Amino acid sequence: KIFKTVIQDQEKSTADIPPGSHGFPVVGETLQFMLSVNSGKGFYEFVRRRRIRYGSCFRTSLFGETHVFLSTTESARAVLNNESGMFTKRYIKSIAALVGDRSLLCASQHHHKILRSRFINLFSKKSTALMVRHFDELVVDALSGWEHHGTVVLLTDLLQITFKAMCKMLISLENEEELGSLQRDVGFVCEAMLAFPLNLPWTRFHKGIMARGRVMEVLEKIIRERRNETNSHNNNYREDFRQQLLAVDSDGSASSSDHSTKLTDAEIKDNILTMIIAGQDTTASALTWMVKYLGENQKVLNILIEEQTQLAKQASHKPFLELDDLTEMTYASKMVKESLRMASVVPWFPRLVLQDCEMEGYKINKGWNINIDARSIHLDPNVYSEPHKFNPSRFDEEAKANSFLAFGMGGRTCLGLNMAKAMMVVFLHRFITTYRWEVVDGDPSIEKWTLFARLKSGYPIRVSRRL
Ligand code: HEM
Repeated sequence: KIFKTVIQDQEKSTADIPPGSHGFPVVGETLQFMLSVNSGKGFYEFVRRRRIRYGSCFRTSLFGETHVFLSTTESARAVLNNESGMFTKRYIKSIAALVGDRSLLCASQHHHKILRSRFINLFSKKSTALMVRHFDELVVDALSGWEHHGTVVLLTDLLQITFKAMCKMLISLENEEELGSLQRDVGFVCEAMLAFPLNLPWTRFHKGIMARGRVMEVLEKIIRERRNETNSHNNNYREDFRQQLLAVDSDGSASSSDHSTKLTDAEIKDNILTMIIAGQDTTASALTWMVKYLGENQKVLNILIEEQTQLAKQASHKPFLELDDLTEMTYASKMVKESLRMASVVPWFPRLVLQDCEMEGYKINKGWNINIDARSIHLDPNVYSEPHKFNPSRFDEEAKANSFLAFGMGGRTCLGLNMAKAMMVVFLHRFITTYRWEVVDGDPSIEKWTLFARLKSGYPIRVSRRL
């Protein structure tokens, strides 16, 4: 049995604790983790090496706390679906300080439930359809100049496109100058997420905290302005997330009198920042990996070109793609799924153990951190045949249960998954039907200090128009 509650069964576990090393006193293996973060192989290398040495369940000590890593589909189901209620989400301290303790990512279990029930409506089919339209416009605009650029650093441009998309969707911010400074600050916040949480003037963490302060000021101003507009009825009604959040909070509607669901400004601000981070970096990184895999797999590219040029002809009378157009892009959708499996941009999902239990035959103590190692599951030959082969057609059939974890699973599943998949298909369509490309620097090194796996080179390419 993969998972066993111990306290509930009124028995003491006689199982061993998971194999692994606690490293040095106090710091544990934090230094080795930091060396990995700082290496060209990325911080997942720390986990990969231990997975090979100890197997599918091992323990380590990071930032003064015990962490257990698990990499089977059964443990993913038990922990992420959390039917036992014995696990809650928890990020390392630096992340909570940077996104804010009212963020969906860091809120307590009870608080998270309230927040999620409020935010889930914002990710309706209507919002996704609106996003497809806006995102397509942004992509068409950005791509229109690429052939004059000489070299395009793909990741840099994609980060800009996805940042604009998030800001348009969340707060209707389109002013280039304001977007530029906000993007820089959000970048500092992201860079500080894996830093040691030491708030001294010269530290990376301090730089992130200062940037968070500036982002909060901008969001505060934006919320105030919108509230004034709404109160003076002088609003050209804009249907962004902020409007929907404020509408419930200030217009005296049903939920406004319900204090358990009313959002405070602090909750709105923390979660707008959270969604910018959750949506920008992940999507841009995933898109960059997708183009890399595509460039390395000519056969896949040929099938895709055939599908997409056909659809481009059908949609040529419309200026922009619509959500319905994407449903016909079946091979492109599998391509997106396969890219997400191979890239595993969010490599593992952290949870806190609330009660002693046994997992995979090992004793797990209350208070330990447990991490579901999605990347290892995605690359497990017992789960996916020939896992290192890029093969979108493997998704002709349904993946094995609990094996596709790119967006997580259970009560903390990615809220933006449909939007993210739609954005990836839209980009794929425009990119493939507009350009051929050659890679300028294929260095596979991973960027340091990033929370989501991304290529250090930014994947520079040179493009030419496909006639
Ligand atoms: C390719 C792009 C994306 C990937 C790979 C991705 C992946 C993930 C994963 C794995 C989680 C769950 C982590 C866990 O269980 O610990 C998550 C959560 C989340 N994602 Fe995404 N995401 C992407 C895009 C987006 C977008 C576009 C948005 C929306 C704007 C978004 C918003 C969120 C939010 C709000 C959460 C927290 C949900 C909660 O805790 O209840 N994500 N994402």
